[in-house]
Amino acid sequence: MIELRGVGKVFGHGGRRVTALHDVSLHVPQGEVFGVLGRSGAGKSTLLRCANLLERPTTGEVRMAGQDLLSLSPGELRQARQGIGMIFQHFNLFASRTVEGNVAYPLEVMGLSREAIRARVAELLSRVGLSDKARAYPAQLSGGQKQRVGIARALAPRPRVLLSDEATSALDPETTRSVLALLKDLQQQLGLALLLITHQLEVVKALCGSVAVLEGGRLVEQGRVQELLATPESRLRALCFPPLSPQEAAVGQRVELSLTDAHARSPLISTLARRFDVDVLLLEGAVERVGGARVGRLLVELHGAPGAIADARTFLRDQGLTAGEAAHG
Ligand SMILES: Nc1ncnc2c1ncn2[C@@H]1O[C@H](COP(=O)(O)OP(=O)(O)OP(=O)(O)O)[C@@H](O)[C@H]1O
Repeated sequence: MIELRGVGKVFGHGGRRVTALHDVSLHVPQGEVFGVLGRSGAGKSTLLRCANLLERPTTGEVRMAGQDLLSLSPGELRQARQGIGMIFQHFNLFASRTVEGNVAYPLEVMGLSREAIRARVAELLSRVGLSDKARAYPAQLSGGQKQRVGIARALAPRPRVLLSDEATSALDPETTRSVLALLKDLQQQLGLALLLITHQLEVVKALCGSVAVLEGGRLVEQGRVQELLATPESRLRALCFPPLSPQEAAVGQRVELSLTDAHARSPLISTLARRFDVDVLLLEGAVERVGGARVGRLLVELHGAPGAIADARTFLRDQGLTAGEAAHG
């Protein structure tokens, strides 16, 4: 479990102060993947560095398993840090060490026996699918393979919490998908609390149960991914389905539909056609599957008698489908 309570971070002195984080609070229970989504400069790296105390927050508390990390002595903090694994965007591998040497490193620091290290490294490389690369050096690996080594190394000390700093930002889309699938499997098998920061919406959709949106150092929205995507006015939904182009609307005919899973499961178009005697033209939009549920945004045009169109629009509004209607009315 990792918890941030009212964390703030100010860099610099006097007139050259930058407030990178304002009053950030979040909670990641064991077994949960929590994403922090933000643009460049939003404060993501600072947040992650504050979470493992590479950077000391100016205000607030950082708790792991109920323990306030800021109150620990340097020795106690070193001990506590063994419970926190880190995965980096640029992998941060030792170029002069082999794959197995990289994964072994944190175990050597912990003072484990050679035998114990050998067994643990072999187990980890098998978990991440790199047993055949044990003797290779990082320069001989692809980006995806390097990140798998990074993940194996982060897991070596059996952490309860994993922090991921843009783990897939340097990878191509297909490799990103395979690394995300690996992270998801490992997180589920090991029951880790995973806090990841990313600017990639894809990562949130593929992996996260909960998400917070970071803007200008503040968490401006947070909640369950499914619930936020089902909320028409949420920021996450707006990021996922950017507003559709209004085009030259025939007045009153064009309607933007915000679909939740329940809507996507109902025979919406045929219901409109049968019940209201209108034809429905699909103009633009998308329906996506996120964590087993469907969500979407569609721009449609209704054709038929004015009264029928009005009735169909009332029906759509009553079903909670037309949050974006005003923009195209
Ligand atoms: N050591 C520092 N000293 C002064 N200002 C800093 C320091 N580190 C970060 N900042 C400032 O804090 C703000 C947030 O930076 P941060 O690196 O956390 O953002 P980010 O969301 O991770 O961005 P990116 O995705 O581009 O890495 C920025 O305005 C940055 O200039």
